[in-house]
Parts: sequence; C-alpha cells; structure tokens
Amino acid sequence: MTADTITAADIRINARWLLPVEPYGIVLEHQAIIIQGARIAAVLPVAEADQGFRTKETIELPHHVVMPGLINMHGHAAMSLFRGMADDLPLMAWLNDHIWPAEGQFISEQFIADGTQLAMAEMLRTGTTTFSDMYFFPEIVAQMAHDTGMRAQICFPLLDFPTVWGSGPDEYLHKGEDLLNTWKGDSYIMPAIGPHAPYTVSDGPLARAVALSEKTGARLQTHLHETEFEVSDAMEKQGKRPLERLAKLGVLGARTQCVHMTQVSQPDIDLLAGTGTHVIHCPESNLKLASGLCPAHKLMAGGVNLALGTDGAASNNDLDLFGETRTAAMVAKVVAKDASVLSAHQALQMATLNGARALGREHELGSLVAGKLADIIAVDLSDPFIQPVYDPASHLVYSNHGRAVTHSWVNGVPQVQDGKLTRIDVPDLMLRVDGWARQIRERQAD
Ligand SMILES: CSC[C@H]1O[C@@H](n2cnc3c(O)ncnc32)[C@H](O)[C@@H]1O
Ligand SMILES: [Zn+2]
Repeated sequence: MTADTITAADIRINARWLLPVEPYGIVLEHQAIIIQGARIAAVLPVAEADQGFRTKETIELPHHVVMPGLINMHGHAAMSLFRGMADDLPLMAWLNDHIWPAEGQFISEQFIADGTQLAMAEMLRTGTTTFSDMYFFPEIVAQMAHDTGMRAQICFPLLDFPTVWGSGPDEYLHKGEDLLNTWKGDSYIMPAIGPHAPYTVSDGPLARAVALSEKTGARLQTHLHETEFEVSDAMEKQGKRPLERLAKLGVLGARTQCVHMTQVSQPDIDLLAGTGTHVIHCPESNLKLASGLCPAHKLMAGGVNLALGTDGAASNNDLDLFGETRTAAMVAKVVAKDASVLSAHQALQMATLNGARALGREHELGSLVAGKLADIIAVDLSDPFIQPVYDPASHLVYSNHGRAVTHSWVNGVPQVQDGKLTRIDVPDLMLRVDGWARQIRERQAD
C-alpha cells in the first residue's frame, strides 16, 4: 500500500482478541477496528492497518476481547428503582400484591426518568449498547435513551385497563401512534407496540395493535406463555393456548417478539418458526419467579430466532446481559439433559446478532463487520477471576461478568472509557436514586 492509499479515519482500536460474531464461532488475534463516523470502516490485522489507515486516535487494548455491543431485548428499565423490593414470590403474587400497587403509588415522569437513567448506567457499564423497554411514559424513556446516546426499542404499553399512563386502549394507541410518528426513521430510537400479555389485553385492542404494526412497520413485543398457569387458565376460559389465540388474531410474524415462552409444545414451535416470530428468552427472571424453563434447544433446533433479555431489575435482579448468557447456556444444558447444548458462541450470538434480527436491523447491528454501525465493547480478561485464557469466548460466557467491560461505543461515540461512564453523571444520579429509595422504604413501613 502506498502513502496516497492511506485513509484517514476517526478511531482505531487495537485489540488482543476480536470476536466478530460474523462469521460465526471465530476469535481472531491482534486485530484493528477502524471507526469512521458512526460506522465500522474496516476490521483487519494490526499489521495491515499500520499500512492502510491514519486515525486521529488509537486505543490500545492489549488484554481485551473486542466484540459487538450487547442487545438486551426485554426489560422495564425504570423498574430498577424497585430492585430487591419484592423477592421470593411467584409472578402473579409479585405483580398483583407488590409491583402493581407500587407502580400505582410511585410512578411519575420523574420516577421514569431517574429509574431509566439508573438502568442505562448499569446496562452500559456491563456491555449493553441497545435495549428494549416496555414501560409507562415511553416518550420519556425514548428521549432519555436518545439524549444519552443508547439505542433502544421503546414499546408503548397496551392494556385493557387504566394505568398512570392512560385511561384504556384508545388512549394508549393514540399516544403510541404519536410516539411512532415522533421517532420514525431515527437510528437510535425504534418505537414499537407493547401489548402487555394475553391475560391483560383482549381481542379488540390486539387486532388494533396488529393493524397499527401493518400500517407503520412497527415491531410488536408481548409477554407470552410465561407460566403454566397462564396457559392452563387460557385453555379453561378461552379453549385455546394463548399462542394459538394470537395466531388467529394475526399477531404472529417477523415483526413480532414473544417474551418468555416457558411453555412450548411442538405445534407452538412450528407456529413460531413458520411465521418467523422471534422469541426473547429471559432465563434469570423465569428462574427467580419460578415461572418455568424455556426449552431453548428445541426452539433453536426448530428454526426460531432466539434473542436474550434480562427483564426488569425487580425480577432478575440485575441488568447484566453477560450474566444472562451464562445462565442461558447453563440452564439449556440441564433442560436438554445434554451438556453440548447452547455453547458459549451460541449464547453470545443470542445476545448480539439474534437481537439485531429481532429488531429487523441485522444488516447494521449485532456483529463487527465493515459497514455496520460502530456499537462496540471491550472486555478486559487480565483480572485473576478470568485467568488463564485458553478460549476467550468461553471466558466471556462462563467466567466473566459484565463489570469486566472497560470500553463501549454506540454509533462510534464513546459511552464507557476505562470502566467509567462518559455521558451519565453517576454521583448526581445516585442522589436521586437515594431519594426514591427513602420514599419507597417509608411507604413500605406504613
Ligand atoms: C405495561 S408496562 C409493563 C408492565 O409489565 C409488568 N411486568 C414486569 N415484569 C413482568 C413479567 O415478567 N411478566 C408480566 N408483567 C411484567 C410491569 O410491572 C408493568 O406493569
Ligand atoms: Zn417483562
């Protein structure tokens, strides 16, 4: 290469290891990632980069794995303020007796802003660059994510009954359509439709949600088949499994993401795969609420795209998606009674490229390939808890936790540098979090 073929770019990252996710199952050594603006300009061996690129800034990461930013495909960000408030309960008691009353008492625009910022701080620190949210005041969550510079799918809630965000389906759909219009075409914010669950949304509003998704191309995310009770109760009351009911209403398809799916029959798998419907697996929330075990191996074998989510911090109780890859891999092995099921590379693909697929953005997110958006993280493998290193992919899933993340970029913009958040004022956030915790403790003591 001659001097006049040298290209100028913004940032160069020299990484000890590179896990690109595409092609699948490889880890390369001594690679350079060149970032130009919001995109990855090139991924190539360090020695070749020396010849071909002159960058304004070079970041040396001699003990690190560099990989795509993680995509947390399901959560309720502001619920981080309820972390540890109601533990050791099954789903319906947790919701009916604790979470829904607390949401009725505490949720306000300021609660959503502070809780969402707390969740974003944790997610960014632990390697997530894109998250999906389903919660009240989605217009605030969208604005917060945009201002911070995180990518987010923002699902506006849809339920049959009134909540702090609206009086019923008419208002939810009206406000939701405004959200879709406001963020149409935005690279960071992907507004979506969030019918809460089959037991809280009746056929009429679901049909309107489908029509809105068809009209706008918006994704639709819903909790589904979370517990055995949900399915048996629907069989008793409606004579159908909830998935079958959604299929009849036209809900299933490539724009739809079903969260949980711990109760899965072979016809269910055929229906999901045949319609191209995505499943979002949240193993830690399912374990903690004793909801059930999603048969990840069967869904994958059946051709269903399986992505990962943490669910909210009130049922997990953290938002560390690396932890979720580990739990997903371990639980899948026991469920399948086969230790070869759900390898480290498969778990990492679920946390990255499969999430991008569920969002309909696999052409620009989820792997480190030239031309894709520069959503990148670095994980330091030099700490004693992670040494020695034979296979970095194994360590990322089985030995690591998200706190080993030292750097992250979203759209080429640094979000974490040397383990510190660049765009969130953590001491100020903690003062606000303390204020909420004091109020919640006081009301609980009443
Ligand atoms: C309509 S906004 C979202 C709504 O969902 C509640 N929620 C949180 N976690 C779960 C879960 O695992 N299953 C069902 N519903 C859940 C949350 O508290 C909000 O009320
Ligand atoms: Zn949830």
